[in-house]
Amino acid sequence: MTDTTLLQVNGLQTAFHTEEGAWLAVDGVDLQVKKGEIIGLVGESGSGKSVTGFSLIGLIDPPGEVVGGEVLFHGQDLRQLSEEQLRQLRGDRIAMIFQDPLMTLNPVLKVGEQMMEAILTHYPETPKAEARQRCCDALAQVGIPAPESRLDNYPHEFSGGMRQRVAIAIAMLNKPELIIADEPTTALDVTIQAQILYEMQKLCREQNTALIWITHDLGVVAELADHVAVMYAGKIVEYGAVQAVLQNPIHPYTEGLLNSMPGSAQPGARLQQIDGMAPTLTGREQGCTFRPRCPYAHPSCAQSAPPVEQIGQRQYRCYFPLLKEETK
Ligand SMILES: Nc1ncnc2c1ncn2[C@@H]1O[C@H](COP(=O)(O)OP(=O)(O)OP(=O)(O)O)[C@@H](O)[C@H]1O
Repeated sequence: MTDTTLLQVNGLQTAFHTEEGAWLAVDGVDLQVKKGEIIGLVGESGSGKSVTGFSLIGLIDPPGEVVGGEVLFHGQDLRQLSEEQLRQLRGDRIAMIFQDPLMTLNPVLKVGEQMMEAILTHYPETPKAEARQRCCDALAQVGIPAPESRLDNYPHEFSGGMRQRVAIAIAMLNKPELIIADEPTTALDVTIQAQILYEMQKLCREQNTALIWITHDLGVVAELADHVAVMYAGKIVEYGAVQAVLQNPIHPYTEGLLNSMPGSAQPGARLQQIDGMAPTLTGREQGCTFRPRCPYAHPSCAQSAPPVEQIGQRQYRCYFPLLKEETK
């Protein structure tokens, strides 16, 4: 861990308990986030992205449970903190933005009241006028017109895109060091999505806030992130700088995701899909879990799960990586 490391995740495991036993939705995730860094966590539905994000800040409820690993924030293991200590951290030094802004916003309170509460819960000595001004500035920062009067509106008086901006403004209020954002723009139309991505990136850069952006969309990652972690069946199967990974994927799964991106095919050509379905929690293969869908699979891939390999800054889990001259 270096002095620029904000978050260091080692071997994180999160299980869901069922009558048939415990199944690992997150299966040994390692991740390092530096101060101010933007990381895209990408993968198909069910790969374990959200469960990873929620596990980092102690938001996993039964039947789920974090069963292994460390989540070191400034070197302190968040898994060792009490619920009260975690609550102190959340909404202050670490913030979460959810896909549905109504998970953040209380429908029966005016937006201004909720924003004031977000400040005063953590900093009760803040003078009211100063807190209100900060709320106003935060709304203006995320592009909400006439912020002063909007503080007196209820969440239902905002459009979906504006509501998500309010949720982002609340997340940014106390200038967190880390934001975990779980697909916050997925439900929005592409123009609004692009604006919000641009604003988030700008705010994070200005405030040196690190961001883990969970998404199923590599296009979003390309726009926003410095590094990308590609997740499949509970594991990070490839990690590296965005440009490098998108231009020269090493893992066949990353290559498949890239080939299935709209715009990756020639005009008139059919989009390539990754064959087969992502495995369910209870239906994972032995050995490499991507093997049944992998065009390069070899019988030996069934023997054991590929360990993490490293070339330069790139990490991957594959016995037959797609190593071109540029990546060697
Ligand atoms: N409360 C729960 N009970 C049982 N299994 C769960 C629960 N929540 C998540 N899972 C399982 O954990 C696995 C990972 O889910 P997760 O929501 O993290 O995926 P994801 O990659 O974020 O997908 P999506 O993009 O659809 O949100 C899935 O197989 C899911 O069915």
